[in-house]
Amino acid sequence: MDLQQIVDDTWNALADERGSGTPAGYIPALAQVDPTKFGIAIATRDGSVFCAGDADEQFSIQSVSKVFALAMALDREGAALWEAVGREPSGNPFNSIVQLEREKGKPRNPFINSGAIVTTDRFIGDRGPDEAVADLLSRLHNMARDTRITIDEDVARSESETGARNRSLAYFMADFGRLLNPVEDVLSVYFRQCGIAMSCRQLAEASLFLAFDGTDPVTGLTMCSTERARRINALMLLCGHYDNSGEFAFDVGFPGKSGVGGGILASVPGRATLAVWSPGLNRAGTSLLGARALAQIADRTGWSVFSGTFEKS
Ligand SMILES: NC(=O)CC[C@H](N)C(=O)O
Repeated sequence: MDLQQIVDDTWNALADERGSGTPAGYIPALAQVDPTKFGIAIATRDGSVFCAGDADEQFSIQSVSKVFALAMALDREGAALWEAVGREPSGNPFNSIVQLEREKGKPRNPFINSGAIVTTDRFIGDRGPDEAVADLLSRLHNMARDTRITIDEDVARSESETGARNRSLAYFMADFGRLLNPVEDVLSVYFRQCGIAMSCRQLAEASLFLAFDGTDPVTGLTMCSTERARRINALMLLCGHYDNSGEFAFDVGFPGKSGVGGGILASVPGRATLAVWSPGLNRAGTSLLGARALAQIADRTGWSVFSGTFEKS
């Protein structure tokens, strides 16, 4: 299978639709990004990366960071993390507060904002916020073999300055005794993790552990156990796109995680990781063109977690 051809064909098929969807406006720094950007990258077991378009330009990964934070929080806390956060789809928008009151401050899953804030709290553990951020960043550097991955402090500040909704969620959970660290410490890590800037290439490379049983086949670094990698993929499939997760699973057929910066990270277990970026979003905050690109790649490759017959790459 010629993956470079597939990536090029997909990019070309959608190029005229660059700029479709609505970029996130509620984080002012994200509204500055050129909406016509469009990148695709596929990373495979042997270290090859197949790219098209703006695949080497860094963007704000936003909620895609929740996948890395989850893997690292599980590493620190083990299964005890599941006492703090659930594993069910929420069926609600990512920043919804309604379920939280009914469910006594325990978020449905680690990918909605409330769940990610709790997960980040456990990832911080008994360290200071800066130490936790440095740990996350250094893990990404090692997994992607690229120290150019940084935190865009302007985006993090911009989100913090306009972060009333996330503050509400965090203080609400703190009232239920759900956070171990001071709310502002947790949010300072959460906003910085959302402000991590990575390219499609870096994202696909850093997340190979998801597709290869927890261990990056290129660096040999283990992010998590085989069992945990499977479970993170399960959560991505069911909750990775909030109230749009069903549509994504239906159209694409493998686990993914979206971010309001317009990035989507996806994994095809045993095959590859994929990253796409186009800033225009659908109503649920998933990149419109990005999701369409992944659906086309799924079609062209035959990759799906629901197929027993897909061709070996
Ligand atoms: N879906 C997202 O990417 C949301 C992340 C964003 N930083 C927020 O908290 O609102």
